[in-house]
Amino acid sequence: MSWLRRIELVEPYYSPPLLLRETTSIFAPKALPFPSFFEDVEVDYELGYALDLFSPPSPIKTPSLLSYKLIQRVERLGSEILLQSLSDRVSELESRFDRLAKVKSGGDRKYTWTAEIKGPEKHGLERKYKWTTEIKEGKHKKKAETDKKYRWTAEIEGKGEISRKYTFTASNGDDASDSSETKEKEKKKKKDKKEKKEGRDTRLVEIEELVDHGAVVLRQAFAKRTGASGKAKGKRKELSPQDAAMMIQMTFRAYLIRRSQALRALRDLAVAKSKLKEIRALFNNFSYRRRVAHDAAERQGFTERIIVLLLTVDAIEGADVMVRAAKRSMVDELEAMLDAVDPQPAGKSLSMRRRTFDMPDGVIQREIAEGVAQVVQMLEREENSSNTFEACLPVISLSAPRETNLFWVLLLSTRQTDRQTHRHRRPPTCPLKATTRSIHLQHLRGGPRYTTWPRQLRLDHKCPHALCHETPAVSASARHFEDCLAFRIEIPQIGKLRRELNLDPMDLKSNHAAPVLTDPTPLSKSRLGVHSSRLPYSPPGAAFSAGLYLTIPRRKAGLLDDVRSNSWLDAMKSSSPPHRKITKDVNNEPVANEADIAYHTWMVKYPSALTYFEQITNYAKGKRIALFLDYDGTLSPIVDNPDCAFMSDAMRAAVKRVAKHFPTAIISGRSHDKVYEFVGLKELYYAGSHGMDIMGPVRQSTADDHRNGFTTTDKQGKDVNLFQPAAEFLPMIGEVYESLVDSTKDIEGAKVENNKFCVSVHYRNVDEKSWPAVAQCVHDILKDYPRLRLTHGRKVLEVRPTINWDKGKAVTFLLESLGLSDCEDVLPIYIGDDRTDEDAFKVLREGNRGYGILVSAVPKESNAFYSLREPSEVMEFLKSLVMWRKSSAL
Ligand SMILES: O=P(O)(O)OC[C@H]1O[C@H](O[C@H]2O[C@H](CO)[C@@H](O)[C@H](O)[C@H]2O)[C@H](O)[C@@H](O)[C@@H]1O
Repeated sequence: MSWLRRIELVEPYYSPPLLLRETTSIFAPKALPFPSFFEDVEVDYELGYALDLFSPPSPIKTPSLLSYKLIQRVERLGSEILLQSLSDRVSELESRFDRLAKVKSGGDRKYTWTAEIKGPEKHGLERKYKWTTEIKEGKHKKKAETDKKYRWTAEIEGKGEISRKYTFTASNGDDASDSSETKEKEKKKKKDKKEKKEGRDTRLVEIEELVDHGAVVLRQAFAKRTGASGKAKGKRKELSPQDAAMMIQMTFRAYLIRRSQALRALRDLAVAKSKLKEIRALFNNFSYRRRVAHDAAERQGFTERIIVLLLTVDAIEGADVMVRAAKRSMVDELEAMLDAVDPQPAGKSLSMRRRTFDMPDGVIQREIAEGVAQVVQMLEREENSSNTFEACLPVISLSAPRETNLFWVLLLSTRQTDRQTHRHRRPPTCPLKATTRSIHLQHLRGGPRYTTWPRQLRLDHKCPHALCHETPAVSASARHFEDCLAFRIEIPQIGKLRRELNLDPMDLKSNHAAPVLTDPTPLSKSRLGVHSSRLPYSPPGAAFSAGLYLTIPRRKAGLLDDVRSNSWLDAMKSSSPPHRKITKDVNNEPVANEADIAYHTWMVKYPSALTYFEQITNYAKGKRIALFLDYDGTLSPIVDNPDCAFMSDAMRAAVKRVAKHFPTAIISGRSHDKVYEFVGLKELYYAGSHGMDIMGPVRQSTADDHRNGFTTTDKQGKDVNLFQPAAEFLPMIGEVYESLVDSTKDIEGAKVENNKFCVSVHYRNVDEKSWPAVAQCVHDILKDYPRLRLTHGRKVLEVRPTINWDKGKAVTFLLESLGLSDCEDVLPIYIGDDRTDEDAFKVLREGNRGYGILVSAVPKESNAFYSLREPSEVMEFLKSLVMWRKSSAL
């Protein structure tokens, strides 16, 4: 129940003075559906007139509503007012009747309001309004005695002249009118049907309330609120104690389940975390990383451990934010580790979907064994034959790496000859197309990627595009990378085979050995009349661009066969990648893509130091970085004229900045003075002549330890420690330089450079036909100087003393001089592009000390850990180091 104050402003139609009538009544709150009635039913004067009939007697003379223009201002919904008014009046009638009939009020009440409006107007006006109240007193009393029914009706109809009929009946119990009413209803239904057929439109509005009005209103209000908004505002529906208990139990159980799921996930995460910790410890252990890099089985095992943990973490279920965050961070870390241990081709994002797993070992082993048998057979046959030969290798497509340090044959290249030879031999069912490139494409297009292919592919010694590197092992296998198929052929370590294959790369039979594979140069066995001393060379611009061919070298008498020059000349040819871009191969087919694939494949082993910068700096955290830089090809691009190998200002600035943060030294094959002239930065330490001319910081112990070290003053008047371990060779080197200048003076393009403790003989600008002549000159002079030896650089032959000193030793020396040797917290990084830099890479790798970064745009075997493509990337790397240092200092 609520109080409603209603104010009606009544303006008499015929008499202007305004009357204000105010009534206050107590009544049940309105049911919310009531207002909707007025949306459908026109509130017209007829209804107003009808209501007026039952207006309560008023002390003030109330004019008929017909005569008034009614303006209502109420505090509640305006459209409710009429119904409320009606309700008031009917209630009053009821009570008057009750008083007359002496009936007690109370019991269940049913209110029905019906408005029946027939249209359209042209058929005449026909409206019926009916209000019924039924009161039931309950079962325990006699129905007839207690039940009451009040009915008020208003019928308005007519065309032109309007007739109105109003009735009010009040009855007790089983009113006979009920049955007549039912009959009337049926009659009316029939009539309505008929009228509908005739096209007359009848609107019937019926509102019914069954029980206690207030309770109903409240219930409906709640139902409406919860249903409409779902925001669960307002009071909840009251539950019985049993229901409430049930609900509490259910909610608690759901909570327990949720909590146990989260707990389980957290427990699983904790287990996974402890495993991750173990893996992380191994991963961060430098010696273990080295072991992993060298030991295929170890790497395989480690990779599998990471993958298993990745899968385990991935399988942990839990919608909890904390669980999800922990999972994500673990997966990220594991994927980063996996990528470092088993890098995928560049440009591909890491994802578990790309990672696949080995086939059962038995299958692989069998195929490998067959492959090996075939290779061995092939090689034996070849031994007795002077012709070309073909051999078969089963192609095994492995998805996961099974690397051993064996040599690789990469299936990348397409050559006319391949097509011809493959065409008639290809088994009809072979999924491989005519070219090796097709194989690659087939894989790319989602061919049978992870299945064994017992297909036969020929090895043809005529093809010069295979690349091999010596390895001691006994099987053959293949590796399937994401976008290329690489064959690794493992040849038994049978001396004869190895000799025949001449698998020792870079074997110049001299006392130096930087284990760098030759730079790519097209192989032509006969071109120089000497046998290829290593296998194989790659075509220009595509070092690993190879068909599935092993080149079987054959010894042939050559121009320089009596001397060591055979290998020299091969090395000469392969010593430097061309610096122009090769875009077409012999068949006018673009090969850049192949070269790219080859490069990316190679980068699996030597990942980009830029891509892996974070990994490098992660390892460098808490350590002092010492930086060693080669000059030519690292800080300056390779150019034809060695005197014009200037470094850019941007590079100079980058080196200067990096030297502010890290001790930095340049170690070059050039003379100390020359390299200083090029670089011109006082902040650095310089080592010329491949480390045989070092000007470093003064450190008493270092100078004392080394016989050839002494303290002097540099050009800026600064005290420096000068270390020249080949000082005694100075006169000899001078002599040799003079002789070489003289002997090569007639070879066009040849240039001899005096690098103080070594001599460089450049043949970059010499016609290839004259390369043997260059080699011969050097060879002839070296004959007379047994204390000198020959090394190879990029299109340069270098004569140097046979002392046990190289760039690697120079790094060690400088670290000592800088007080950075034997320090656990020092991370030396060496960046270089040439074979002579391999000595430094090796020192860092073997001493488990730091990282070598090879600068190369073509694949090369190296002791470096990482790679950078060209000097511009070196600059990026240096800048990144500075940024990292600055940000980590914050
Ligand atoms: O140790 P480095 O600093 O890399 O020096 C090695 C040799 O570099 C120079 O030669 C090389 O660069 C020249 C200029 O780009 C290029 O013309 C030549 O073909 C490359 O071999 C330098 O001239 C040599 O003396 C160094 O031994």
